[in-house]
Amino acid sequence: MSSSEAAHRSGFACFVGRPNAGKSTLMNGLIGSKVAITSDKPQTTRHAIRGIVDRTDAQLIIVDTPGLHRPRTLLGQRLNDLVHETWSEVDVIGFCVPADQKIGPGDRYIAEQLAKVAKRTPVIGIVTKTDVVGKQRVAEQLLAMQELMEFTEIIPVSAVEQFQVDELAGVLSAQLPEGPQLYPGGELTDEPESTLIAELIREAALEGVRDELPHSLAVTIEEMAPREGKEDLVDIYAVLHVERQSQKAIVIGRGGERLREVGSQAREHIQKLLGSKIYLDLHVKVSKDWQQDPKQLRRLGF
Ligand SMILES: Nc1nc2c(ncn2[C@@H]2O[C@H](COP(=O)(O)OP(=O)(O)OP(=O)(O)O)[C@@H](O)[C@H]2O)c(=O)[nH]1
Repeated sequence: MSSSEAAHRSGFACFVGRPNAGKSTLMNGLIGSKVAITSDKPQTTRHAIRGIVDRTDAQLIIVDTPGLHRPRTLLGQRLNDLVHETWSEVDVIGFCVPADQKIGPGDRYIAEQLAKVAKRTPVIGIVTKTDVVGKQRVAEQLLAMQELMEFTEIIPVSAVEQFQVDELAGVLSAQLPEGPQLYPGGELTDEPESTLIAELIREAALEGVRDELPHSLAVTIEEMAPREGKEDLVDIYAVLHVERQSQKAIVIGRGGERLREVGSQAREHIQKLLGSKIYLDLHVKVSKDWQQDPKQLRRLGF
């Protein structure tokens, strides 16, 4: 086969890395549309939201996995199982390490897990956030990465400045098997809209809340339908589940002020996603110890 007739490739990729490594931001940069959730707080990404990168030479389907943590609760265990399952199913894994932080136990834990679970999957080492450090530091981090584990390739990127993001798409694509487009062009995500909407509400509800809420907050969409006689307006009824009464008070805020803010911020994002006006009804409910209860976990989609 001549090199000018390189075959089309298609397949799956996912990103790993310690909390805050920049995975979600990088995925958004690759896909060019906001489908995963970014937050200053660790471990906000829960669902396997997929985005698709269509190139002339390849279709790269990105699976977003939750953060890997040392499991302490049943939810933590489920999340880790989900991560391991994803790793064994994808064609290539991108391992993100931020340029501005030393490689530490968190990174080594992931490297160990990868060696155990994903022995045959190629892993690309990605030094993220190169815009926040100097060239010298990037070079040091690239060298340190070589000690961490055996990577198929190592590449520095900045999602914020779109530095080498296209190159990364090429490097990942090169690891995919030959094959046609798996999803018809133009389709950015195959995640149901309700999951995306629940994530947008969750993201808004976590904004500015510092304590342990990230692990204690889940969102379900109870009902979503165009209003009768007013087809350009969509009614959405969502429930925010917390574990304790005290957390309910935090989410609602004094006089309901915080919840109103959460509602208006989420509404703005959802309207963008759906391209139509929405009415958003938010209800906060105490679902006791949902992280420990298998029945509740299933109901909340874990
Ligand atoms: N300056 C800079 N900041 C970045 C870049 N990429 C991500 N960030 C910031 O780093 C923080 C974490 O980014 P995320 O994309 O949420 O990280 P993550 O790895 O998905 O985090 P978890 O969901 O907690 O696992 C956010 O505040 C981002 O804005 C980058 O290329 N440059």
